[in-house]
Amino acid sequence: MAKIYTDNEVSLDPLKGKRIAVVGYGIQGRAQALNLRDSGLDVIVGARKGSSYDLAKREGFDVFPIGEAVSRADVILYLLPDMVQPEVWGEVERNLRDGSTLDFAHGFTIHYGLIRPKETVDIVMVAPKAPGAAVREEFLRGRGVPALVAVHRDATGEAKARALALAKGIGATRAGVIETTFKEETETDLIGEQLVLVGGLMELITKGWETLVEMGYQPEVAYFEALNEAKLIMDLIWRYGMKGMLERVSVTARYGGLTVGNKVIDEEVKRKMRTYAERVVSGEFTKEWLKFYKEGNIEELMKRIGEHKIEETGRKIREIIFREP
Ligand SMILES: NC(=O)c1ccc[n+]([C@@H]2O[C@H](COP(=O)([O-])OP(=O)(O)OC[C@H]3O[C@@H](n4cnc5c(N)ncnc54)[C@H](O)[C@@H]3O)[C@@H](O)[C@H]2O)c1
Ligand SMILES: CC(C)(O)[C@@H](O)C(=O)O
Ligand SMILES: [Mg+2]
Ligand SMILES: [Mg+2]
Repeated sequence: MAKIYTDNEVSLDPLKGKRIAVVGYGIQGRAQALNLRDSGLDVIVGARKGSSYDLAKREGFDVFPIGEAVSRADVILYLLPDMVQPEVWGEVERNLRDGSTLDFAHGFTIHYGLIRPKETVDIVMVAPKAPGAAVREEFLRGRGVPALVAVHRDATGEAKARALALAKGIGATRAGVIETTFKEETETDLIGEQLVLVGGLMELITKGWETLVEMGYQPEVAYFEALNEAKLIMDLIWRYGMKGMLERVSVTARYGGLTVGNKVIDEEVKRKMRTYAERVVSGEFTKEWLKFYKEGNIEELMKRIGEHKIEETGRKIREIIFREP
């Protein structure tokens, strides 16, 4: 079994007296910066002028242009979008002090060789296995989300201790931290989000909803069934495991689920999963994404799902479910 680091075996000491610059105050940057500061660490933010810069200022950080933040820090969390990291790298590299630690939340740009930091800095990763919102929300509840840590290069002799300390500072050791490699994190993260977390879930729910609506059932009833309750069933799986979930639904649901689910999500689907997973490992997905990033428009792709009827139904229902009391 993998070694899982928990809170009481990891110390924040390797970061004491060090200044941490969080570069990019977005989905991960904001959550990690706030958690690290609440953990008592010295955190500044590097951001370009704009809404993230203003938000970081409003939330009480000293905010600097990216290059200046890097030059003032010992530990740099490089939390710009993966495709933006190579574009801004020149400004970071020019300001990176020897003996500093460069930390990523995903191994993408290092693993695929899109940026190549100089030999005199540590290259580490603390990759939360969660969306940024959960990184912050769980921390505020006194819990954390799991994370993976990895050391790609140890220039200081302290790289792993600093990475683990960062993981503790964001609250991840409260939930468990596993050591990995940049390769394993990058590939599993991309495969997981494509097949299961983002792509798979979205399509499973949407196609289930479409099936019900095409059979003439009310869209709102289909939404409760295929989307809203999916979260509640997932909570049971999350908390109690597959068998524990089965024990908490009716015997009829148990029988139907066990005998029909694997006929729909069958070996053919699994074969396709493997095909797309292999495209990640071979680098083909990354090649396609780099080309699309230059030539395509992600907003256009978002339109297909944004304009889907399930979203129209969902907006009405969410207004009721999430209205302020
Ligand atoms: N989003 C998540 O929940 C999540 C989860 C795990 C890991 N990650 C990883 O975290 C890293 C950051 O991703 P994110 O989703 O938090 O990013 P994001 O899309 O929230 O953007 C981060 C920040 O980058 C800034 N930015 C964008 N383009 C810029 C440019 N050209 N120059 C300067 N600043 C620019 C934005 O203003 C924003 O503040 C990535 O490596 C990603 O894979 C993200
Ligand atoms: C939150 C995810 C999907 O786990 C992350 O990997 C991302 O890329 O945003
Ligand atoms: Mg990802
Ligand atoms: Mg992920």
